[in-house]
Amino acid sequence: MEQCIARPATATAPLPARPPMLEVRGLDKHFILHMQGGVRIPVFEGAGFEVRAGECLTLAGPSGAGKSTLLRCLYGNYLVQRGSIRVRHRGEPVELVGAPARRVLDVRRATLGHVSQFLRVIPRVASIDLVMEPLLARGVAADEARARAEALLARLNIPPALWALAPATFSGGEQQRVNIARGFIAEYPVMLLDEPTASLDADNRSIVIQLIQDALARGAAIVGIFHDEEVRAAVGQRSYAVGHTEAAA
Ligand SMILES: Nc1ncnc2c1ncn2[C@@H]1O[C@H](COP(=O)(O)OP(=O)(O)OP(=O)(O)O)[C@@H](O)[C@H]1O
Repeated sequence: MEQCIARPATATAPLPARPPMLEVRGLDKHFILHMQGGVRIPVFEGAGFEVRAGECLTLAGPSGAGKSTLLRCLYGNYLVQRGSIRVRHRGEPVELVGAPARRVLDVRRATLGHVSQFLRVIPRVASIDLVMEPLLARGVAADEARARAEALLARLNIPPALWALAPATFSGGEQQRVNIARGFIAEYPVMLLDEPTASLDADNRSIVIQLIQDALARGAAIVGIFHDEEVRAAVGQRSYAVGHTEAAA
């Protein structure tokens, strides 16, 4: 008869696996330039990876490899030809490829944030309003949203005199920091960061590194492009080579 030895449940019980917050499978992307004789530009084929809560995956590859294009596909700005992008949204995996716009917007409002390389400046909209907007869209009271936006702009060294101004006349680094404040204020569970420190000096770069580390500590899953080696080393845990089919360790 088989002998059964009882062991305390806590000694070797495996930890429950954390489900991926973002799961990408078999993604193909090419552009067709219809206005230029239908030229086809292949970007990547079979892209796939997973990112879990508290993890930061960095995208690697030479200039033109398709890193920004991949982030834009993940955010739903670009369509893909094939593949699957699943985001864990309100506790359930949601397929974004082929999803109706209403669903994509709901995922963006609650779950998926994107810090693009450049701020999309809207004429006459004050910086503080741009930063508050993601919280207001979620139904946070205006007073609370304003207080959080002010705290974040102050942390990012944007002088209070600039808060009421539209950022069209701001320096590149100031615009980037307003963009970062807007991207971080809503504490999205999944964040896509496209060179968030590209125009920043060393002090502000350190502040952004700290913001990213805080986001990871609260459990955000992050996919980022960081050309700066120091930033990559400070926040990245794994890297994925765009254009190849397997994640590099
Ligand atoms: N909207 C677009 N229409 C047509 N081609 C595009 C478009 N966006 C990007 N591309 C092309 O896709 C390829 C990948 O561009 P992408 O900007 O994603 O590269 P990258 O890896 O982010 O580069 P970098 O490191 O220089 O920012 C390039 O050949 C680019 O010309």
